[in-house]
Amino acid sequence: MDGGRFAGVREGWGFFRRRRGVVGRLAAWSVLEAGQTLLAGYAPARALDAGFLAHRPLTGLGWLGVAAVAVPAGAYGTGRVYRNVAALAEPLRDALVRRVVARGVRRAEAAAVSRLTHQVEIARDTFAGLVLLARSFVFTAVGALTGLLLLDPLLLVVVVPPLAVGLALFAATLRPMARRQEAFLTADEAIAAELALVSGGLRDVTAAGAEDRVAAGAGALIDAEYRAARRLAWWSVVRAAAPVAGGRLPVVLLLALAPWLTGRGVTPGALVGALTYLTQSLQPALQTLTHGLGTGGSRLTVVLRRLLRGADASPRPAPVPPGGPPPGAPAVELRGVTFGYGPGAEPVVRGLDLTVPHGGHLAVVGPSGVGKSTVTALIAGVLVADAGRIRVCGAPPGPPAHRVLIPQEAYVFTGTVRDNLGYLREDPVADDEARAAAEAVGAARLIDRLGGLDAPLDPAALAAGERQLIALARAFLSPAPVVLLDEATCHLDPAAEARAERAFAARPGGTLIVVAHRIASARRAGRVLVMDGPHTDCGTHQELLDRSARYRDLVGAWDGRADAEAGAEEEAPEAATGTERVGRSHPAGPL
Ligand SMILES: Nc1ncnc2c1ncn2[C@@H]1O[C@H](COP(=O)(O)OP(=O)(O)OP(=O)(O)O)[C@@H](O)[C@H]1O
Repeated sequence: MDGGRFAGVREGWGFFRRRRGVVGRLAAWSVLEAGQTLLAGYAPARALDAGFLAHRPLTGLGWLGVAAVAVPAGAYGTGRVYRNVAALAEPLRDALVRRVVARGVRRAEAAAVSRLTHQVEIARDTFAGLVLLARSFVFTAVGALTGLLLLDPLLLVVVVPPLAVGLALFAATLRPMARRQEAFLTADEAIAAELALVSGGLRDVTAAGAEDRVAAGAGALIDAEYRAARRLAWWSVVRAAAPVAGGRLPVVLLLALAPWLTGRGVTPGALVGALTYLTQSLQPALQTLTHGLGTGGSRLTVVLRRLLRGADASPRPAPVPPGGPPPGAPAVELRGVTFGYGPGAEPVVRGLDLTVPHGGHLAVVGPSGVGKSTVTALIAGVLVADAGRIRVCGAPPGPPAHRVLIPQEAYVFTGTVRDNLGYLREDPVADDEARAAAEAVGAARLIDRLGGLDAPLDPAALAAGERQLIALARAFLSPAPVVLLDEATCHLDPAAEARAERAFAARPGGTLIVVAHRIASARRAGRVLVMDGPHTDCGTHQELLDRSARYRDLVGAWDGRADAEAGAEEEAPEAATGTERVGRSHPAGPL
């Protein structure tokens, strides 16, 4: 069993543990059903032995009446059971929706969200069905076995061994069948994807004379699905043996061993009662369990694995080579990029060329509204360029594995501090890693004050600067090599901002692009991109001071503020966890 599966089992166990109350109520109402099952065999047995065979018909009728009264009582219990199943299934759906929507939003894929939320509905319905089935089997079995025990313990000796064999057989098929089912679905999806591709390009296939090659490719996929279907069918046969062994074999044994049983004091009524338990309760319950839990269990396993591990049909982001972009490819590259907010609108970015090397640190500066955020959104793949070419880590922008964009208004959600920090990670964040990241960006003291990594985090109770610190620590922990800070430190004081920016600049294999709103921020960067309407210039701080009038203007406007702030940067290494800066970052100057 791999770590992921362990985590899944732990998570599933935790889900039920946190809802002990609902599970307890579910069990309590199920007891009514179990009582009905118990009486379904016990009452006819007593009616026969103590009533009709003993020439006491009224007693016999009385016992049958008891069995009849148990039916509405059991039905009432079943009704209450449904309510409690809903109380289990709905939170599961909510939890799954939160995860898949977050991932879809992270990938900026509306289609993925819609597809995943549909899968969540399937998971919720299947889960509710499985809870009902499994619970019904357990309580029916408990009722029937208790009844057999009360009638005569010898009956258990005949019934229990084949029943146990049937259940063991069923349990043994669960995991292999889930795997085969997933393999079959994957093969089926591969054929669907191939056919969609081929049917859209039939004309090209014919024009290029590639019919044989395309047919061979599709044929290989069909063969793969055929093989997957055969393996699945083989396991279905093994599974079909489970209800035969567990449900039908005990009936045969009971009939065959009837003389032996009656010779040891088992009454005719007890035999009839035992047969009733087997044919009316255990056999149908086992049949439903193997069929329902088999099919539903495999489906739920497959859907959950896809939902929780992100293996949905949408294309996975290209993996990022550890340590950043492939050798030779810059971290970020823009060639002739033009973008406007609408077909008739004046472009905000026009013919922009920009190269940020692996490990580089770039500050983007310019007057308010000139297009700084637009450039970061284009690099992040949140906006799509009208013309030109953008590459992040050598690939088209978009995959969150390549970049993380932190905007001015930091997004923090209700959950634990750890949930918030690990939000951009597929794998769990270790304590020391989280602490190191928090320490690096200056969020450690805040996290201590909140009560540590597992403390609950209430977004409304945090100041804007505190939310930014959490978002910064989260970005620091993300595996993305390119970090885009779009005024992501604007609510921090200069010292806290400097600390965070230095931490990102020093992040191993990391590339940093900062929309700067302070002179110090631009000075810290190796290179500065000055945006001035359609004109841009890129160089070092000193080069731009020498050749860019716009940059000199900006620096002039910043200078007064910078002088006042410079002292603070030296004095307060982690000063500003709660500091609020007012509104947009550059209210007075041209920035
Ligand atoms: N969603 C949008 N739809 C239409 N126009 C937009 C949109 N977002 C931004 N703009 C416009 O595009 C221009 C560039 O905006 P952008 O936010 O990129 O500038 P900025 O340099 O980051 O500004 P600031 O420093 O104030 O954040 C502005 O004129 C802005 O009004």
